[in-house]
Amino acid sequence: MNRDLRLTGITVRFGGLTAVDDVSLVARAGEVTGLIGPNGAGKTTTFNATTGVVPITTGSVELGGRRIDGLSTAARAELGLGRTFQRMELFDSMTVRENVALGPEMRQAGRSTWTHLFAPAAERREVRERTEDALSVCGLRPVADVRTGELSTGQRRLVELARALASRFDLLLLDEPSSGLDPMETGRFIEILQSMVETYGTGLLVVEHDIALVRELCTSLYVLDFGKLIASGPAREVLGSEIVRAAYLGSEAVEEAVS
Ligand SMILES: Nc1ncnc2c1ncn2[C@@H]1O[C@H](COP(=O)(O)OP(=O)(O)OP(=O)(O)O)[C@@H](O)[C@H]1O
Repeated sequence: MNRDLRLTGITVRFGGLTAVDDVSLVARAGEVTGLIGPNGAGKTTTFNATTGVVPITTGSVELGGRRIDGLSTAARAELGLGRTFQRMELFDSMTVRENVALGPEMRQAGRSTWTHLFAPAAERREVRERTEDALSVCGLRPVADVRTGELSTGQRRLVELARALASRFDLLLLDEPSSGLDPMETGRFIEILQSMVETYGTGLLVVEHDIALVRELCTSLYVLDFGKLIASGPAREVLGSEIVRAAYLGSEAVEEAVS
């Protein structure tokens, strides 16, 4: 079954500024795809356009072969498109378990209100099971009953990831997932992301500045600069390409990552 995300020729304008300019990309289920580029290149706007937070001027967004660019953000989530944020969207006064459970609950809320209000016991049980499973996979059981506001940045990132994991999205957009993590936490993060892909066949589209992480995780890579795609292809090839070295990354960071 096709569960890929496909953007075709999408353009996003803010007044006179073209933030995303005729961008096409495919993020395949069961693979990690990277989206990189300098500050202001249009990465977050591409995510916003994909999830329906900002409208596209031209182009199309498809998930599993179905056109979704006319749908609300909630409807896209219900169809299996998830997202995490550069600035985490967690509720500090809620416990870790409650924050994680919100993921599958919100996916159900994307259905009609009636369906959600009268969710059968089996669905509620499924939320509980997925929540406990995600807490275990992310090593959060010991802090499951702690208020999320009391956690470190690294732990909070794990809570956000656990929430996404519990939601069982087909395709998950991750906006700078390693930001604020130390090297050990980053290692653990990579393992969890890889197990999401391997165990559940989730497709990941990742915006990330940490090139070593991009190299380790991503199968294919797209590079944006001033809203336009300047390179795409297998991650190693793209990271080694002259256009990427010259236009964006600076040879040192890339050489270290690809060597
Ligand atoms: N809501 C908005 N209204 C007007 N301009 C915007 C809006 N959102 C983004 N922009 C502009 O669009 C361009 C692309 O921004 P975007 O945040 O998508 O880049 P980015 O690649 O995600 O950058 P960063 O790596 O810094 O997060 C920038 O020039 C930005 O100022």
